[in-house]
Amino acid sequence: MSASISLQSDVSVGYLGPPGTFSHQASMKRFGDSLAYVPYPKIEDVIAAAAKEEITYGVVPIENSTFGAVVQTLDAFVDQPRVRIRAEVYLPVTQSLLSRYQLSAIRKVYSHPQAFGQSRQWLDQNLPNASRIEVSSTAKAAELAAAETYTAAVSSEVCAAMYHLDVVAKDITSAKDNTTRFFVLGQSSDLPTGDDKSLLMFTVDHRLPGALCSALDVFAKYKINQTAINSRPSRQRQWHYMFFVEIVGHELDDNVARALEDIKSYCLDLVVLGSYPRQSY
Ligand SMILES: O=C(O)C(=O)C[C@]1(C(=O)O)C=C[C@@H](O)C=C1
Repeated sequence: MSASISLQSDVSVGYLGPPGTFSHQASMKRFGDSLAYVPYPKIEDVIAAAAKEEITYGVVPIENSTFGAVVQTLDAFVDQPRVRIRAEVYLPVTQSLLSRYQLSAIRKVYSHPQAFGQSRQWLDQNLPNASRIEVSSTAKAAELAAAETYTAAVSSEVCAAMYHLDVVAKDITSAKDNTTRFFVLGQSSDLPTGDDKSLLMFTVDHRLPGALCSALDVFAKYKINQTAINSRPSRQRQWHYMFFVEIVGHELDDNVARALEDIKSYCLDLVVLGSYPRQSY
C-alpha cells in the first residue's frame, strides 16, 4: 500500500473489537497511532464496512500458523465479493491466561476459537476441568473475565493491562513462533510492485471430472506459484465449494492476466479479491 494513502488525516481503520484484540494490534503495527480506529463486533462487520466504504481500511485475520484459516473471514468474502485486499501484515501472537484469580480457583475460561486452538495443549494440562466458552475476540474475553468471579481469558498481555487483569500464565501457546497473518482491505488494490501476491475466489462445476485440477493446471502452464489453497461450503448449493487460491503475482502482471483469462473456462464466478505486496514474516 502506498505510504501517501496511509498518511492522510481523515483515514479510518476498522477492526474486530473491542480495543486490544490482535486485529487492533495488527492495525496499529501497520498504521501507527495517529488514525481514527473503529471497533466492530464481528469480522463480517469489518469486511462489510470496508466494502461499503464506511471506513477507509479494514483489518481482518486470514490465517494462523498453528491453527490454520480464519473461516469467518473466508465466508465473509463470499458475501462481499467487491471488497479488495490492499496489503498483508504478519503479527507474532502470544496467548496468555489472564484472570483476577489464581490458577486453582479458575472454573471458566473465555476466548476466541482461534486462541483456544492455539493454546489447547496448555489448557488440557493445566485447566482440564474449567469450561471453555467461545466469544467473538480475545479482548471481549478479557472484558468478560474482568467482570466475573473465578473466570479467566486466553488473551494477550496488552489486554491484561487494558482490562486490569493479572497474567496468571505467560505464553501458553503451543507453537513458540505462533503468527497470524492479517489482510488490510479497501475498495481497490495498488499497482504492481514486482513482488506481489493475489487471492482468487471461485467455484468449479463439480459434475466435470477433474475441474479443480484443470483450473489449477493453468497456473503451472504460466509458471505461477500457488502459496495457499482453502475451500469453504459455497452456501448456495449443497456439497458445492468455494475455493480460495493465493498465487504469486499481480493481476495486472502479463502471465497472471493471461492465466486469469484461461482459467475462466474451468471456473464459475471467478473473483480476484485483490493483489498486494508480498511481506516477509
Ligand atoms: O480475538 C482477537 O484478538 C482477534 O483479533 C481474532 C484472532 C483470529 O480470529 O485469528 C486474531 C488473531 C489470533 O490468531 C486470535 C484471534
